[in-house]
Amino acid sequence: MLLAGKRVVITGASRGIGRAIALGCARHGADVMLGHSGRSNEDDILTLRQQIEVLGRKVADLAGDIGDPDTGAALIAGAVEQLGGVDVFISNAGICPFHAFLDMPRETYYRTVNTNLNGAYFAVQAAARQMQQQGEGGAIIAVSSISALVGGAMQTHYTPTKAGLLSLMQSCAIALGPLGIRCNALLPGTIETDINRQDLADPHKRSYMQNRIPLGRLGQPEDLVGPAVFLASDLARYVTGASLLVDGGMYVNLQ
Ligand SMILES: NC(=O)C1=CN([C@@H]2O[C@H](COP(=O)(O)OP(=O)(O)OC[C@H]3O[C@@H](n4cnc5c(N)ncnc54)[C@H](O)[C@@H]3O)[C@@H](O)[C@H]2O)C=CC1
Ligand SMILES: C[C@H](O)[C@@H]1OC(=O)[C@H](O)[C@@H]1O
Repeated sequence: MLLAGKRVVITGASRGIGRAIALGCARHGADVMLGHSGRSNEDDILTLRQQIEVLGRKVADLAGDIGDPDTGAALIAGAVEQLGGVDVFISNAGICPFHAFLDMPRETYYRTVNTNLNGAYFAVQAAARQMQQQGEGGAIIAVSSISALVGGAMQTHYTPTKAGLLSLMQSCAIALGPLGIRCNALLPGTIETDINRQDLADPHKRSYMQNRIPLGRLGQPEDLVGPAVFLASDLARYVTGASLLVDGGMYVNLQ
């Protein structure tokens, strides 16, 4: 039980990586506030709530578009009201609508940046303000990506947001270190979720991605649980400004 007594707030908790991490945190003893888009995911959230309640943990949820700069503050306020405070904030919500560069619609570009980076910025700020008020430090984790370090022809709008999140955690580590608030980035590789279901449905793309991974398989959302729980826990008490690749070795596989 690495997170006993901790109150965790996570965005994008309805499915994929966020859902796995939320459940993993609860299994490690945390109470959890689930942020979600509210867009027809009520059943997913209800099931997740039940899975967490069965573990004997407190759980709450709040719907809201993370691209709205007030959503993060609302989530944090909800956690204070229903869980009694915030010890860990995990910025996970994100989108990656694959599209070529030369004809990138402005709407797609702005929506991606707004969801992945701007929303995360204000949510991290709201979490940090609450942690400052509590006066006991805390842990903030941004789900960035291997794409913070490398490019993608169909991800020119997306990769800058992931590099931005990595940079945000580095700067926040400096800004918030004196308050005992640790800030770290998780960099998943290719994890099978809804975000890339269509992309990986192409058998050539799928086997290309798979063949790049030394550990020999695509990632699963559960592969992120250990790294997230570690960074959230006191085991990582001297870890801040760090980034942790969780990619089966894909990044270092040049030849
Ligand atoms: N699946 C992958 O290969 C990788 C994913 N990531 C990142 O992991 C994070 C989670 O993605 P996945 O679980 O893979 O995808 P997913 O599509 O399964 O989950 C995304 C989550 O974000 C939520 N979300 C999306 N837009 C939102 C909005 N405007 N407001 C509130 N919530 C919103 C969705 O409702 C969902 O819960 C994302 O930030 C993604 O960029 C990073 C590297 C690799
Ligand atoms: C959505 C992509 O498949 C996924 O997201 C990332 O951040 C990585 O670049 C993966 O390719």
